[in-house]
Amino acid sequence: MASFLRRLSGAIRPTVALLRRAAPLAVWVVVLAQLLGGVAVTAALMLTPTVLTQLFGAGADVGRMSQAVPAIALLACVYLFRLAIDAATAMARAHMGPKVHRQAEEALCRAAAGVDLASFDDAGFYDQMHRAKMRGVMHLEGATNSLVEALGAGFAVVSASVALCWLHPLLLPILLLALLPEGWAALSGARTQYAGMEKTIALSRQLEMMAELATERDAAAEIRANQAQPYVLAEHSRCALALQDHLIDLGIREARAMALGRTLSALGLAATFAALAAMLLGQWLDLAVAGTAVIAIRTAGAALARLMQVSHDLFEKTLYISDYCDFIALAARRGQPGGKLPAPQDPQRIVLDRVTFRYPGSSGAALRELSLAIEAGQTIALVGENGSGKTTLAKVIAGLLQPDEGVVSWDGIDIRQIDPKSLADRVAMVLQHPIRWPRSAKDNIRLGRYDRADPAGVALLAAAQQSRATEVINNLPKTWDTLLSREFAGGHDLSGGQWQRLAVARGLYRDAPLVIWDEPTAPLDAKAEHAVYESLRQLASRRTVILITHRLASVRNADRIYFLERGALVESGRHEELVALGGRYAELYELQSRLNGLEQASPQPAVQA
Ligand SMILES: Nc1ncnc2c1ncn2[C@@H]1O[C@H](COP(=O)(O)OP(=O)(O)OP(=O)(O)O)[C@@H](O)[C@H]1O
Repeated sequence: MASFLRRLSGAIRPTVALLRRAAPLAVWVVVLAQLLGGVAVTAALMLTPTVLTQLFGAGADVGRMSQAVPAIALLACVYLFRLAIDAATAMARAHMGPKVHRQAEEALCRAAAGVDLASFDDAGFYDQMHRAKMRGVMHLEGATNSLVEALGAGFAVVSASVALCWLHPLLLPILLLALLPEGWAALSGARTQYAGMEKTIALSRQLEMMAELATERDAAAEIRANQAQPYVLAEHSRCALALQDHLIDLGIREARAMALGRTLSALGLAATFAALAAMLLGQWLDLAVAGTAVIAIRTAGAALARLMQVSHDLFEKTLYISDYCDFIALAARRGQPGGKLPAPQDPQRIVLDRVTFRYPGSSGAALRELSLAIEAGQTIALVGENGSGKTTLAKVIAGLLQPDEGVVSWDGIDIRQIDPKSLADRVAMVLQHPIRWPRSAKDNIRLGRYDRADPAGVALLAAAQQSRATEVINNLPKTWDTLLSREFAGGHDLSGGQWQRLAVARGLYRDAPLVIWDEPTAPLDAKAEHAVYESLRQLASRRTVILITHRLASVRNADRIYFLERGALVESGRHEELVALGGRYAELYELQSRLNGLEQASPQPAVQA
């Protein structure tokens, strides 16, 4: 019971805090309205014996009945007042849900946007964020409705109790006799749900994952190509059956508790009526008061049942709400680390000194004791086999990931002392799997630096031309304004290579002193690849460029090539030096040359130093 109440208050407190922030006026209106509604219930019950006595006192008498008119009119006013209060509550409630939803979602997005990149590689963190997003927000909104209901029901119970006390003090224990079994039954039902909740959530999540696979666009092609539909359907059905059986079991146990509670409640009610009859016979009560007491007991009983029902609903939401709150607190602790110093405007020298990095939860290091120096204006190439650490290294250089050991410094300043926002401002990254923004083609490029002043769109056009994205855009139904998402009406999708051209244009539009290109041309055709390297060549004359690629022919002119193996730097130098060294780079270059016939055929465009 204590843990039930603790959990309940754990859900109520954050919901109330959010409500007060999101819709303070509506909260006051609801509280006041429910309070006045309670007063109206008490007043109506207090007036009832007078009305009953005057109407049915001792046979029908027109004169005495007309005496009852003022009391009846007053009673009617109380009911009208109650109607007005209900209308005010409904209007205030109409504000609460959507406002709470918006605030909760905004807080979640703000929290997620503020956490460091490494947290997204932490499965536990990611999972928690997903739960908070999928269910926390929805249940917070639902909890506001439950709270309003609970408040109204609570006031109704108290009002009926006050009226009963006023009618006769002995009626209050009689009321308890009628209500306690019903309350016990509802609590025991909630406890049953609580006991099974962890399992319900685990099974629901598995089921959701399978349902997503079956219905999401991203997975649709591969599932069909691999003829994996029977597997997906069988897994979905397995999860659904397990959840169904579990819910049936819970429902049956809850129904048993409810049946017992209802039986006890009926016995309580019988005892109540017996007690009332005894009081009547003993002339402790007159008939009108006894009749009113029956109405009050039924009113309180119905309100208590409602209170128990909404407490039960609230309780079901507690796990999700505490998940949400835990995530917001965790995200606040995982803010992007960094100091307050501004990053150098145009960094002249970036140095890594014995840097080691491990992904959260990974036993092995992705980068091991790695040291290198990059001078302004240089073009650096990071090469190596899959998983050797190239992307990780680029992210560490850019300050997106913080090393576990060693130091990364920009112009002699440890980047841990630099404001992360200012650091990010100096970097443009075109990643292997760029975001496919479900926005217009124009926004897809402008999002490289959305606050860049470019009113006439000159820089926008230049970036699109350099990356040959204009060829893609000009063929779209609404050119620059075409919505690039098939998931919305009127939207249009692009091929992988076309998306990549937009990503390259986005990187060019960002126009930062340090440019990181992570396999920017992998899905591009030869012409587009040539265009990208052309623009890279132009950029390289004014920028520091870090290029990650598997096509060694593209890096022959780089100022320095770093060859990575299992997170360690094994070779470095210019292309000719590495070929002469006859090591891992030379071996890979030789292999690629033979495969592609590079030495004989016309050479691929290469980045100029
Ligand atoms: N998010 C992650 N969580 C845990 N380990 C990761 C994560 N990302 C990468 N790794 C691991 O870190 C190592 C380096 O990965 P990284 O992506 O830096 O390699 P890469 O050289 O860029 O590979 P590729 O050429 O395939 O793009 C790999 O062993 C990889 O499995």
